[in-house]
Amino acid sequence: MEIRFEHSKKEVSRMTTEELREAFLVENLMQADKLTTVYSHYDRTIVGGVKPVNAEVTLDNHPELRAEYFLERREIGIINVGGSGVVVADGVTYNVEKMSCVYLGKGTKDVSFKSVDPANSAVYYLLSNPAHANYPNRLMTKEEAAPVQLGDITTSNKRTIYKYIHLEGIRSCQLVMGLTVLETGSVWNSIPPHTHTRRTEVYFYFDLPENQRLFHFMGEPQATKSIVLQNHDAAISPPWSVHFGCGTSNYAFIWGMAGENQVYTDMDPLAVVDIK
Ligand SMILES: O=C[C@H](O)[C@@H](O)CC(=O)C(=O)O
Ligand SMILES: [Zn+2]
Repeated sequence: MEIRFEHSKKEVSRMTTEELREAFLVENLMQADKLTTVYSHYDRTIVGGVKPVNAEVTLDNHPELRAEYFLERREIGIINVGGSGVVVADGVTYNVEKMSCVYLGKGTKDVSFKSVDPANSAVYYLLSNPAHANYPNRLMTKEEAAPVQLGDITTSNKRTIYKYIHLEGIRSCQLVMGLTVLETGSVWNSIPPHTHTRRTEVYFYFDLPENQRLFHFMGEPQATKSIVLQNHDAAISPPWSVHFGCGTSNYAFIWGMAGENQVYTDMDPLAVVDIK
């Protein structure tokens, strides 16, 4: 597990492209038959990836957690962005199709991930935060995730938002998680942008063609910086940072948050014309 400490606004304002990428970009998350994790000290968020091809992969504990097992004091959200998969949690089997979500609460001991077909492997994105209580383990399909249409083709941001883990969906201690799919011809996400100093957010991009790129914007609203990402990369957004992006084609992304509250609408909106 890679450990990343926080960076101040002032530090970030002076970062080179390389420093910015080292601090906030998460690459190579999806490696065959292996659990990959990054522990960010922004709200103690663990970002992870599992791509089981020929083997079953388990959610192994890490010494840095000083816990008996990974979810002893944590909860986790899992979304599959690949082929059909199977997640087993303490003996309960969840069939996880593309864009289905599994929530596992504090106290879940044994977790494993596999693919149904090695030729079309599952690709699991994971987000985990500290939890103080147990909420029931639960699977949710994208059809159950209350899709909401947002944006417009005239501003190139027509998209559908699916919410899985939130106050009116799967209940959790602090995780809020869902995904957004942009329509063909729409490339701008999260426009108009916002900040929410109450919560850290992580964006994980998927279904972006290999030869295309995503320009993810971050930083203070009047001093934005950009990171160029490829498919299956993630960007960590500190609580004070904007988070929006533009692709060279359409794409989808998983958003996930944790912090002071779980109110999805608790955002401080920014006018596009005020961004610098
Ligand atoms: O705080 C919420 C998040 O930034 C995202 O849910 C925004 C998003 O998916 C979108 O507008 O497309
Ligand atoms: Zn946000």
